[in-house]
Amino acid sequence: MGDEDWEAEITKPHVSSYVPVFEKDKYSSGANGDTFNRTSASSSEMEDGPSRKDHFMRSGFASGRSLGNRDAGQSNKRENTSIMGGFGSGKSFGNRGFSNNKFEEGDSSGFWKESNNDCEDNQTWSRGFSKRGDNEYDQDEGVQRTSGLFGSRRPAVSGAGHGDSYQCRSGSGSGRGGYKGLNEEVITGSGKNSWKSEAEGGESGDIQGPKVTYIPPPPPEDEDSIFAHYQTGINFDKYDTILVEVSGHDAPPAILTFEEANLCQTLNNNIAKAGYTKLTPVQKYSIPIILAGRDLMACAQTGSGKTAAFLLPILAHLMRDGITASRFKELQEPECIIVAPTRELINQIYLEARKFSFGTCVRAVVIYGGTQLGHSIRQIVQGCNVLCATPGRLMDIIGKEKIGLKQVKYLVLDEADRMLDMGFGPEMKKLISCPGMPSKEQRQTLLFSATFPEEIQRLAGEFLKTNYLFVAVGQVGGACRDVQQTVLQVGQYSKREKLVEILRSIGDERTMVFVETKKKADFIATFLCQEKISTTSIHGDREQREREQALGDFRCGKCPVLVATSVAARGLDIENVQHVINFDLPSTIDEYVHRIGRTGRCGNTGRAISFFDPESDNHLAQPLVKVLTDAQQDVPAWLEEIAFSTYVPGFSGSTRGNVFASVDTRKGKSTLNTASFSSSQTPNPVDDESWD
Ligand SMILES: Nc1ncnc2c1ncn2[C@@H]1O[C@H](COP(=O)(O)OP(=O)(O)OP(=O)(O)O)[C@@H](O)[C@H]1O
Repeated sequence: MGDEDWEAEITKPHVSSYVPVFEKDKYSSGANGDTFNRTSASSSEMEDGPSRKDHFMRSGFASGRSLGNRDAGQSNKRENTSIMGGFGSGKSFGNRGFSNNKFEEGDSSGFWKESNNDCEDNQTWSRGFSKRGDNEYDQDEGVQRTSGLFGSRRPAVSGAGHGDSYQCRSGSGSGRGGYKGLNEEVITGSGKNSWKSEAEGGESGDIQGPKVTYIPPPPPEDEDSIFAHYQTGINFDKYDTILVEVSGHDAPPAILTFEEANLCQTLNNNIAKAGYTKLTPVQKYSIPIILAGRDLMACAQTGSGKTAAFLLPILAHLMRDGITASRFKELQEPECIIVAPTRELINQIYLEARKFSFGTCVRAVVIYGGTQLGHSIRQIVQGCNVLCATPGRLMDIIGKEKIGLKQVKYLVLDEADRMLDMGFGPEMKKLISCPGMPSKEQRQTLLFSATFPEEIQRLAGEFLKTNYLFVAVGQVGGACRDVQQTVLQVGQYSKREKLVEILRSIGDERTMVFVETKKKADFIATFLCQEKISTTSIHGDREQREREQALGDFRCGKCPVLVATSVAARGLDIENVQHVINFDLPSTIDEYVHRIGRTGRCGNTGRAISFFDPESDNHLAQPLVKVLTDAQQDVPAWLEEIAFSTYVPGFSGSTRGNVFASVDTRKGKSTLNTASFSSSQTPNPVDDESWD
């Protein structure tokens, strides 16, 4: 098929899209014996010859209708998917095509503008988002997005009038645009409560998608699997030299060992079985603060053990207070709620909670979007002390009155800057004002992230008691120094060639390739499969089952390359990820820091390679130079030049605020120590330089 045909087809309005399934074993990739077949009948389109790429482009990205051989149910599902917010807008695909392995001229308004198209889509769903990559989170949950609550940097865009009426979710009549994420089950509640009906207006007032039936397989129950872990790396001990700053009044002293935390025996046993022998800095400082009942905002580099830093003291308190999860209680009232921005991350946090609470009376439960709501409810009614949830599903469950909030003593926001920004901030505000939710004076609120822009720190005040403590491990918003960062100048037309070159030289080492949009993730994964590089992909337009399968295949090494959007940028802790490649740089520097933090975790080393396209990435030059310099990485001369030429006076390090808030924005420093407890009240420059 010629490109003309492809373009003609894709520009048809309301053409359904098919998201290709990339898993190995499903595509035939030829010589090396890998068999990659597309799902069922469409595989024949894929197999060989020059037409293969065309087929991928045509049926893979454009039209469910061209999937004549697919079974009807699947085809239907895809159509629905696209209607529900998949990427099926013919408009979005206009002018896209390839020739001679390069984006065609038109591609600059295709792939390159793809993010803009996504933003357009996004604007209809999520008012006031300023970041390209935010789509991913936005897509992740079936929550209403609103503008203005935290102040939009961009004018809110009405969904109406875009011509994509099926994408508009402004059904509440309030001028707000809620939406249901892909394949979310639409929840219709009683509408008794004002906060609830507001959400419902957006969610139920419009198009309803197919009912979500996916029930995730239960995680393995055997002890070996529960406590499976990877080894800390050669740089684990170097964590001790990282500067730690604690701000706020009357901070309890840090602890040096797990024993000093005085946790109960079962918890100590579980910590030992998890392979933890030594505390990381964020744990040394956060555990005593949480045990002392203080609110906390903690910022520590990626992969440095923030999850255990909040889980262990919470579990210790729950056990001390004699909590018993009971399946016989009519209404489950969790004592702890943990929220995180993505499904995979919250699932990972749940597995950590399950590990540390193993053999105790505390029961952790996870609920997240893209899975059957009934399944979530069944998990909860069996007893729930620690509820790990994504925001949309949490609000659904609360709206359905399946949990009571009166007993909440701990509220944890992981990736807190993300949870409080314009995407999820409104949901979090709703959460804390839900009927029954104890006020901030009555509960302990804990915020954790590797990045904390100043503006978000200020917003966090609403969630925290005024005397909260702020722990900063190393440079706030800084990159992990165990990641060797390389920035290459690569124009968009050369990126694929460069990617293949790098992946071939890497061999089978586990690599995450980040791209900026869901469509591009599909495209690049497809392209790599064609190049016989075993690849899978994860992004917000894939069904939850596919996302979990992709992650599973990547984790076990079946597919050593995972092409991902920002949905996988934060929190994911996958063993042996040796490389992160930013095929596209993200729009903000904090997103960059999170992405490259998927490697170099827990004292292990890793490598990050970023393609810098001067056509589109110049705004990142300045913050990038700062991140590289702070992490003692080589800064290419050309990048310095671009940074210099695009110099912004009063540069704050981020396209959306000061990522490099070196201190607590309250500026009320009370202690300043290194993790090794130097008693100095001022930073020791030697320590600072030697912490890597
Ligand atoms: N004290 C410890 N000893 C050994 N391993 C640890 C310790 N603390 C955490 N880990 C392990 O380190 C890895 C990274 O931890 P975790 O995922 O909590 O990092 P994080 O700081 O939350 O990272 P991110 O910012 O990317 O979310 C996990 O595999 C965890 O089990």
